[in-house]
Amino acid sequence: MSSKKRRRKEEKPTIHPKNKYSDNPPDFALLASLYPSFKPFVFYNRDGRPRIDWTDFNATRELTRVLLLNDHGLHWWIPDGQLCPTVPNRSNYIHWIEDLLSSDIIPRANGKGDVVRGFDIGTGANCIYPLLGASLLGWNFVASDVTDVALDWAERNVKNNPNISELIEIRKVKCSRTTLTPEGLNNGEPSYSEDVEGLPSFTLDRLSSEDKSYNGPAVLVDVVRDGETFDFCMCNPPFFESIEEAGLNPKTSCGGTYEEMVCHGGEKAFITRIIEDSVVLKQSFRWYTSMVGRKVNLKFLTSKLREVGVTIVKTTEFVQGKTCRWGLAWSYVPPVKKIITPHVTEKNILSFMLEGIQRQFSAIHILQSVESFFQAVGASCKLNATSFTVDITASSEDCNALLNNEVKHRDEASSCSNVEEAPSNLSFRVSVFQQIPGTLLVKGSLQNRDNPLSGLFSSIIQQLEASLRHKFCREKAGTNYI
Ligand SMILES: C[S@@+](CC[C@H](N)C(=O)[O-])C[C@H]1O[C@@H](n2cnc3c(N)ncnc32)[C@H](O)[C@@H]1O
Repeated sequence: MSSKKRRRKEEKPTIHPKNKYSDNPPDFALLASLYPSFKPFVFYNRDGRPRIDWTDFNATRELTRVLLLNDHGLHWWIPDGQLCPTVPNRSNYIHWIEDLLSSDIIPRANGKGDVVRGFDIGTGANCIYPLLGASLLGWNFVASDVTDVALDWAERNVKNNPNISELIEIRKVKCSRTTLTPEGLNNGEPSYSEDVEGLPSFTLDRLSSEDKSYNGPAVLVDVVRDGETFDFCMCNPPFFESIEEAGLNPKTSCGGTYEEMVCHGGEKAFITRIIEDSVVLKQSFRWYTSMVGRKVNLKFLTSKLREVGVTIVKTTEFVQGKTCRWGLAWSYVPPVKKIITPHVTEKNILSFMLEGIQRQFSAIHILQSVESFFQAVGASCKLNATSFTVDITASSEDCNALLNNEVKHRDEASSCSNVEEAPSNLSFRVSVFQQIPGTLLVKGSLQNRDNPLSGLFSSIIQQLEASLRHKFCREKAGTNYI
């Protein structure tokens, strides 16, 4: 395998280790032999591997049904055309929340025994998150939605599983009085109605196409009841701004109606509303979380969170077949530790927080300083100002020079131009993430774990931390490794 290919493979985020399917992806042949209703959807490649047609809604729905039944003991169904969830993907989000709840980032909940209470915003007809959260982890849920079909089928899916039905409450979000139906929006001719049952509504003052803010029904404020508290909320928001945009992926057929997929302003507007509601509800939730479909929105939302003064922001990347999704989490609970733990604690990823960064410095200054730190000993560096990363390749000589504090002269350093070619070189990436104003997370990811120099990685990252802390931070103490 070429080093480029190998690197790409290593950088790929993995399915959550607690996910049932992380080591055992669904076995279509086995499922077909166990469930005759699934058999007609399974066909075999020339190499004998069983497959299904991902563009066939009936096939994906049947797969979800048999996976939920076989692996989770859940009885489940959705009507034609409703959004059909992929069980392994949805499980990743549940396990990420499990990690957040069990981490020491904020104090653990107390006074409520072990009962975890979550709020699923927009549960859909499939009610997938409450079903998985309750069956896998015994969590309680309030699951909200706006459409009659979603509420009706979510209720059915809960009732058909009596062993967990006590754990899940389906809650209807009431639409506002004067409404604009999505059909009206679709053909450009707004149609008005009063108290349209089951349809998300759009208030009239938000109709301007310039205004991309959310104009639909309540999300958390006015849905959460007085005095209610939750450990977390979660949301797979309507991602798209228009139905045309929602229909862009012809490679899969997961269904999805207008109401499920689209809202004015798309996910950016919807999640912004969750953030605004969180400002009102503050510590009624220990963690607020949402799925994000576009990286550019993740950046916008993260800076929005900094503006509103949350105490912590966490992000993660979910593997969703060939596409990427991100998880965004925030809290108003004061953190106990300054350590952020990724879901996979591996020696090839080391991070530290830089706090108390002086005002005049931003992430780009830190990034440039990372580059010059390694260039000074002759290592090869590639700075990417878009992804906020520096890719470093260092020879054993460079590593030793770094650990012995030896700085090479400029021309000596630049003479190491073919350093990337040698397989024994240590390759790693340093990424810089803005957390809250004055605080950055610096992450080092080792690219070639099996390299004999990898034992030096932790000392190298420690040296880097000491150097950056000395240069940029007001408080010089405290090492926060993960
Ligand atoms: C993308 S679907 C997600 C469904 C399901 N949670 C899943 O992951 O497959 C978004 C859902 O949010 C619902 N929704 C839209 N606006 C809402 C609101 N203000 N409150 C609650 N649910 C809402 C839609 O009806 C739809 O069922």
